Amino acid sequence: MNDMTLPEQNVDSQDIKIEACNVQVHYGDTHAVKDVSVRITDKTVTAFIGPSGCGKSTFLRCLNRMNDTIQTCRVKGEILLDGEDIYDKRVDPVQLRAKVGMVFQKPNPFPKSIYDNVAYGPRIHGMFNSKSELDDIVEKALRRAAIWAEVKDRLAAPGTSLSGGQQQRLCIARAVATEPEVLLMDEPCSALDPIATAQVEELIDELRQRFSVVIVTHSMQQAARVSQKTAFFHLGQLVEFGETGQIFTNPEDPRTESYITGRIG
Ligand SMILES: Nc1ncnc2c1ncn2[C@@H]1O[C@H](COP(=O)(O)OP(=O)(O)OP(=O)(O)O)[C@@H](O)[C@H]1O
Repeated sequence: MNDMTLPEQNVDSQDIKIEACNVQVHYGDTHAVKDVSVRITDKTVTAFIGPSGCGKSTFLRCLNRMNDTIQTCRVKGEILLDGEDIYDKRVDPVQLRAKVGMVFQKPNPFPKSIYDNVAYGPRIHGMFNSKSELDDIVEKALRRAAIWAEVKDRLAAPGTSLSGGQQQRLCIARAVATEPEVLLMDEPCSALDPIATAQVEELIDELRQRFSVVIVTHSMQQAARVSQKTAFFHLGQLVEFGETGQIFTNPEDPRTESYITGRIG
């Protein structure tokens, strides 16, 4: 196992899964995330909302070190997963991303079969001992992503042969196949029609029974429907963070109120 594995007793049962402290992100001279501190709880859907360019996606990508792949990007501050610094030199980003999975805005299945898309992570991480165990993992992930019934008779077909909504659920299956503890979703429904959106939202609600979900969304209706906690970002700052109901009905900061009432953004 990797360095990130912690003994059970170290896990705070008050369920703080991720703790970010004073996170700053720069792309060259652009200061995209300014001193953001937040606690993400386990088995909760947390929505990141805010006007375009306010740093939501950048901050989301810090949570599984996806920004490592952007050359100009510098991340400062501390991000702890179960109390462990994910930016510690000993942490392997590939192992980290198995624990903190990600689903992107545009469905991005690999140019492989439906089966191989889902089997990809378990293969990299050696999560099975036999073909039948791998078959079980693939089936379980596809069931969890609510797409098994639609693909079970065509597992050898290319992932790209599915509809957009199906591809997004396939990508969710791929992300959950490695048994992540946190799932990051960056506008996962923006390329989907209302029916596929409803399916993915239903799925998000089911997924949070098992782990923590963090979703960036431009849709305040979606944030209100799927999340229990909401973080409002503005100009790189985290302006307000709290219970979703409170943020939408009784925000404390005038900037949050302006955004949710449509005056900024
Ligand atoms: N790869 C990059 N290189 C340089 N600057 C970037 C990069 N990605 C984002 N930025 C800049 O960082 C700031 C925050 O962008 P980010 O994409 O995080 O915002 P966002 O709130 O997710 O926006 P949107 O809602 O439009 O997706 C913006 O000023 C953006 O131009």
